[in-house]
Amino acid sequence: MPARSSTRSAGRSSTGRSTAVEVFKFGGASLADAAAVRHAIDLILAPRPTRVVNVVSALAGVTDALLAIATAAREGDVKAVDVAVDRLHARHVAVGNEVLPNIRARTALQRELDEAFDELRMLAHGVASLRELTPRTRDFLVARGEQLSARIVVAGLVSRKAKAQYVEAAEIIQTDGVFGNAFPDLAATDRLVRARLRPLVRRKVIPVIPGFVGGGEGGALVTLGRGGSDLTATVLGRSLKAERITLWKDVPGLMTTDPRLVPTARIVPQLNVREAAELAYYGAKVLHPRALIPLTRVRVPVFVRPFADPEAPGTEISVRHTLQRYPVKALSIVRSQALITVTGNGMLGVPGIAARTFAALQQAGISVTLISQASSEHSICLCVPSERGRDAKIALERAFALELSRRELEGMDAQTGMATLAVVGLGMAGSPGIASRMFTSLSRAGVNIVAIAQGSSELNISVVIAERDAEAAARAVHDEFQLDKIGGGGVRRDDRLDVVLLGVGQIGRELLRMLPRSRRRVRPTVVGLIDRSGFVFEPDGLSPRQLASAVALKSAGKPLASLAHARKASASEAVQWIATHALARPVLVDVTADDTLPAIRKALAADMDIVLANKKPLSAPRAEVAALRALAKQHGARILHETTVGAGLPVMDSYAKLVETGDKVLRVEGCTSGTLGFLLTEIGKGRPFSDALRDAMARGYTEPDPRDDLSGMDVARKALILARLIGFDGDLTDVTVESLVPEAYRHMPVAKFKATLADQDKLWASRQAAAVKQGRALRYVLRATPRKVVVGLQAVPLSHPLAGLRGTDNQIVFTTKRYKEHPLVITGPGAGPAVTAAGVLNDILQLTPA
Ligand SMILES: NC(=O)C1=CN([C@@H]2O[C@H](COP(=O)(O)OP(=O)(O)OC[C@H]3O[C@@H](n4cnc5c(N)ncnc54)[C@H](O)[C@@H]3O)[C@@H](O)[C@H]2O)C=CC1
Ligand SMILES: N[C@@H](CC=O)C(=O)O
Repeated sequence: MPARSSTRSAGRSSTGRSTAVEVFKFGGASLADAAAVRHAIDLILAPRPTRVVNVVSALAGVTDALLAIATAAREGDVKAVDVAVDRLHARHVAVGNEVLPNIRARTALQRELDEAFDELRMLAHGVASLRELTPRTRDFLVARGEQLSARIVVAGLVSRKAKAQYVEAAEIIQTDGVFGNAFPDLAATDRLVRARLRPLVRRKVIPVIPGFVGGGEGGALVTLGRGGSDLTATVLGRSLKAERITLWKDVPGLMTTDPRLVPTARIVPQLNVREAAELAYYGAKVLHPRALIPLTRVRVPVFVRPFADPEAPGTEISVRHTLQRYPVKALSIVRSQALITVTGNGMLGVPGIAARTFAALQQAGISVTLISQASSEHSICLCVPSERGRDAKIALERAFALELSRRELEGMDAQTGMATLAVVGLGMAGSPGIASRMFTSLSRAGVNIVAIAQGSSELNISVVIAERDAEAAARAVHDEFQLDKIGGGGVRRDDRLDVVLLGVGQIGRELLRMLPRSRRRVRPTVVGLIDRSGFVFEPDGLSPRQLASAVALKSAGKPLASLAHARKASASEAVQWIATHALARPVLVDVTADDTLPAIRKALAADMDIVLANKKPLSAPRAEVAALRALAKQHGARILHETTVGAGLPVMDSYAKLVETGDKVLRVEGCTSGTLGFLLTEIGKGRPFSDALRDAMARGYTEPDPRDDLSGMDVARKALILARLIGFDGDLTDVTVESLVPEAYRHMPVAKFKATLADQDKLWASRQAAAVKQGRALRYVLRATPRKVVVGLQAVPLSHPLAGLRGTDNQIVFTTKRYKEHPLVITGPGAGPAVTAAGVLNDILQLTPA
């Protein structure tokens, strides 16, 4: 992820400097084996400006194994306990041995593990003798998983010469003491973090804390509920006022929905804390539902990132509200629900019916996932997990026995085989028509809605549907709100086309000036600017003011990264970052003169179209170009490059029209260098080479290094692009090129070359004189056939059409099956910012809807 400077700090160090902290949490599914533990250690030790406090879950599957040991113990099955303890013990030792490089470290860790498992076995045997498993003992047993993985991670860090320390969670995270589902006492935890954790961080110690565990009354160990390590991380992040909290998970981020249900589900790049909390509550398994509670008043962003791909940005959860063009950002489905309906006229105007309903369910220990009441008060609907449907019905019948006997209530109905579908998004508030779009899409998919609920916060709308319809419903709603476009890819909307400009040089700046004047129903919106230093990006479009200051800055030769809100990144990092946002028909416009293939590949992979003025990507080795075209095809993206030959002249367009109508181009000839055309015209008038070239540079005709023009390489690239169209199967190295740069000037720094131009004046004057003597004109000519490509200087008779070219005029001559005796000729200015930017703009406009 591209770096962005940050100012939050976790307090002052003894030296008075601020100590910026971030919290890492490694999930159990990530910590599967020794390789994974080593990977976690690499991530912790990677250089960064912040200090890292680490929270670890148990190794994958260990919590379940510990729960099974607790159950076996309660049932008195000592044999099963021993087998399971031995297995877990051996697994931890094996992981430790693989992680640690030397015997001494291994022996020390093994001693700790032996002690821990002896204690575990003793405790489980005690439970087995008594056949009683108290919630306190259960928590004590289960907490061992996190404690052990933390010990292994610490040992691994120490073996890599890091100053790491195991920190007992119960000594830091204070809770309300509820066994099995404790919630942190935030104020008490703040105090302990200040007293015990911060000093370690200031001393540059790397703390490793078992997640999921806290301290209860009298120092008892308690657990925070399944997935509670997320909560440990957010509580610590809050108390430490961390820069950020990163939850390393085995998923790529928070998705628009479960990808097993909807294969086009995407990663949501950013969610507001309220949206993420809502999603977690409505069954998105990635996040612990209570994990975000500590952050409601504290602005610490949380990143859910893939452990397997640490470069990927994942999902940011913060107080920001971005992606505003998506009123709905995600949807979740909770399966296996029972819909309980309480119906009857006796409910009308009678206070307390709802209260008694929920009290009855609470007493039966049944959690309610959705509530809906018709305003007529004739019925209350609620959802509970399917397996509790019968219990819920019985509990309610008992609670309302009197009303039922008097027929004030008609009855209780429990309908199993249901699912709830909830759509979530802050943008729903105040956007009319969201519910109607949702219901219409469901109706189109043939899905019957059984009940509806919407909170007054308008953060979500939930519907109850038959479970068998869950997949069709999820797909329909996902499609309706275009959620497959969140997190990259082009939203095929009719009213926008988002431009990401790679290169803000002469052509780029001219294009930015021209874009607002384009006359199409859909005017392209510039959302991103990228140069070598970094990028600026605004998903809703950079404002005219932002664009003007970027143009002014670049004209003054300064890097984009010096702008406020800019991020430092390479071009491909920038494209990757930008592509994780929801864009409308995004197009990457490459107006650099660099090897930009990596950035272009990233863009294509994110379904972006490409417009090139840069010739290098298409004159790369043929295998790379073929792969690029294949990638474009795979993603349904287009690569347009009219200006790579002839600037604004319709060269590619004419070629396409010829072949589309069944013609075959046999050869292409002509002059395609504006710079050389201008130079030779001016020298022909008696102007010195150095003077004419400086003028060409000032007018924006030349490549950034004018030797690209003088050496013939720029023409060779154009020739190769044309030749490949007509079947030439070679590379740039197969093009015969005549260079006009004397050997001594070919490799010197460009600045020195520009400073010594006058040295070549005589050489050019004599070339010109020789041509005049023969009654000819000098022209730099290309000739391309499917078998051969040659570019070089020629003295053409004055009667030759090429001799008539003036200034930057290019001429491209297509000899085709149809245009054989009289070839098709395209002539006109072939260089300069205005004509080139206009050509680029034409390509962009081709991508807009008519
Ligand atoms: N000048 C002309 O008449 C024509 C130019 N072209 C092509 O247009 C392209 C741009 O030309 P100019 O604007 O004159 O060049 P320029 O040198 O003025 O601008 C190039 C810009 O690209 C940026 N850049 C270079 N490498 C980059 C990278 N790796 N990542 C991000 N940004 C990078 C530079 O910082 C600079 O701002 C060239 O490829 C040229 O061949 C095509 C047709 C005509
Ligand atoms: N430098 C090039 C610009 C267009 O491609 C030229 O002079 O033709």
